[in-house]
Amino acid sequence: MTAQESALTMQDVDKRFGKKKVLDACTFEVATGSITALVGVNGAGKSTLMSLAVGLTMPDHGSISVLGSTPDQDGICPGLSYLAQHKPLYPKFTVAELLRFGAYTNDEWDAKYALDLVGRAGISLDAKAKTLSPGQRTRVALALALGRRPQLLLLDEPLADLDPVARRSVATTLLEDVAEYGTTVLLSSHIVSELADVSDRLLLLGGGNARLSGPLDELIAAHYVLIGDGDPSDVVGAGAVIHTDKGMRSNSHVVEGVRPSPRAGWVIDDATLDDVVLGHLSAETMVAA
Ligand SMILES: Nc1ncnc2c1ncn2[C@@H]1O[C@H](COP(=O)(O)OP(=O)(O)OP(=O)(O)O)[C@@H](O)[C@H]1O
Repeated sequence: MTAQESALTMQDVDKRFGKKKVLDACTFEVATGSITALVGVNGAGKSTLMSLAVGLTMPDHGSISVLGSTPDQDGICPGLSYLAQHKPLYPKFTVAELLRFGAYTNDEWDAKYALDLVGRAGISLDAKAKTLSPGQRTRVALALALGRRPQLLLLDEPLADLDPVARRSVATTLLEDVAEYGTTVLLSSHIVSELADVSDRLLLLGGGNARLSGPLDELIAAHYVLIGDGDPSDVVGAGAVIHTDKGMRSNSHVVEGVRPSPRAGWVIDDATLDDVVLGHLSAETMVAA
């Protein structure tokens, strides 16, 4: 990808906290105009990766480019919005005051859009931040993040506190924003079943690096499911068994590789996004255990 094609690039990034190496020569690109889902097991380094992109923490080694600039600790890069996992909001401010604060502190601010996003969530402008439910906090924080009209939006677990209807509504907002303004979105999530509704690309972190990165359809097509009770290595050829679910009569293997021709005693099925993500995450958990 060229610099224009990638809104966020990390190259050989190492990040260590004490003895723990969280990112290890981590290299990936986030395609401009994409909604990229960032997934990984607990502690994989998703929040760390976002903190590095924002400049809240510095890499030990390697390079990071955000919208063509290198993040530093002098303030958030212009064009970037970041919604942290705990959705910080001044507790004593009303929603109206938070929106005014957004207008006051940002050179670029779309007041009508931010107000509309809060209205769509059915949240009163008079409500104090401390009285909002976690889901409502997310909706207000998202309105503040999008009101900046960012080119790149980093969302750390935006779906976690939302009910299914609110999740759908947030997904629609993000899709509309990307379609209308070309915003690039990187969002971390543990809600694997809904990733396909929200995103078009996947970045799966494992072992401190990008284990999988690319368009969802290409990643799914690069995997298949093999069901049978024999030894899968007889069938997979150069492919790799990522994960095996043991059943009573047969085992189900998620395989990364070229789908083989039909074999007696085996069922060969298309993989789903759930198979791919859960297969890789399960493999990761087993390595960590
Ligand atoms: N400031 C810090 N000081 C020490 N260790 C840290 C710090 N920030 C993160 N870590 C450690 O780095 C590892 C990765 O943490 P991080 O929060 O990035 O993971 P995550 O993938 O976002 O996890 P989760 O899905 O649970 O939110 C964890 O082991 C965490 O304890």
